[in-house]
Amino acid sequence: MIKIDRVSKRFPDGTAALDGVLLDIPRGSLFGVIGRSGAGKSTLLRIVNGLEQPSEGEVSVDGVALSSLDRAGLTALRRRVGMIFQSFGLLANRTVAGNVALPLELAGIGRSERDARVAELLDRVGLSDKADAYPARLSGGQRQRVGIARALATRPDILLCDEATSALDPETTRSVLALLGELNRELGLTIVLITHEMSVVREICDRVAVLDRGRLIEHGPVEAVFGTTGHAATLSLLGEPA
Ligand SMILES: Nc1ncnc2c1ncn2[C@@H]1O[C@H](COP(=O)(O)OP(=O)(O)OP(=O)(O)O)[C@@H](O)[C@H]1O
Repeated sequence: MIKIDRVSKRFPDGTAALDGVLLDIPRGSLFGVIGRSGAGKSTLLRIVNGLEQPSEGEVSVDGVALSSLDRAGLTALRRRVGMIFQSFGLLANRTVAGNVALPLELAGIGRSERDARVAELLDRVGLSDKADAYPARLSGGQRQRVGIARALATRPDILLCDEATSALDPETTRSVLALLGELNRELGLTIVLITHEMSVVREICDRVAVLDRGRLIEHGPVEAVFGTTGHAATLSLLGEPA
């Protein structure tokens, strides 16, 4: 579904963030990308949603190369690719419902359809009773649920998660991951999750790619990459016992 074809990225200051990354992310997968800080994970996600262009190589979604898209094509792509962040990115002056409604307003959806969709999304993430609350009054886990509801507003089929649970305690992390797993199974959402935490990948991902200094070290089913037969290089890279 998402094909990352020999993608390299060099920034104008000379930093080589990605080097020849070749990866296929199948439809319906819950795909982890793991690596140390600075490995190139965020850069890879930004290239997948068209926020950043590769210096070399190409990303395509369902066979359509992102470089071939015009402005309208990129806007359409961003509607089918939702994104959530470590810092949640909620607007403090909007209620929970107002935050979730924002992408629908930008897409020109009328009031009654918007209200119905927001109610459905808040129900989906278990926050119906917080519709009128402001983000400052929510816990971290609740804020991330709002972020997820907002990301799903335009009915994307891909969800990109940038360290989505890194700011949360272990129990809240588990409940947010459980919600992502549910969305993957029930909506067939393809999820790409970047993290520096092996435990997050073990908990929900079916496949994983390991990045180190911009290079893809290995990828495959989680049990093969992390399992008892897993590669010592990955385990030592991530500093965790086998
Ligand atoms: N706009 C930029 N200009 C120059 N260098 C950049 C830019 N964005 C990222 N980099 C560099 O590219 C490399 C990869 O960064 P990236 O943020 O993709 O890594 P990461 O694996 O997501 O790290 P982290 O887990 O710390 O977010 C780093 O060396 C970073 O300093």
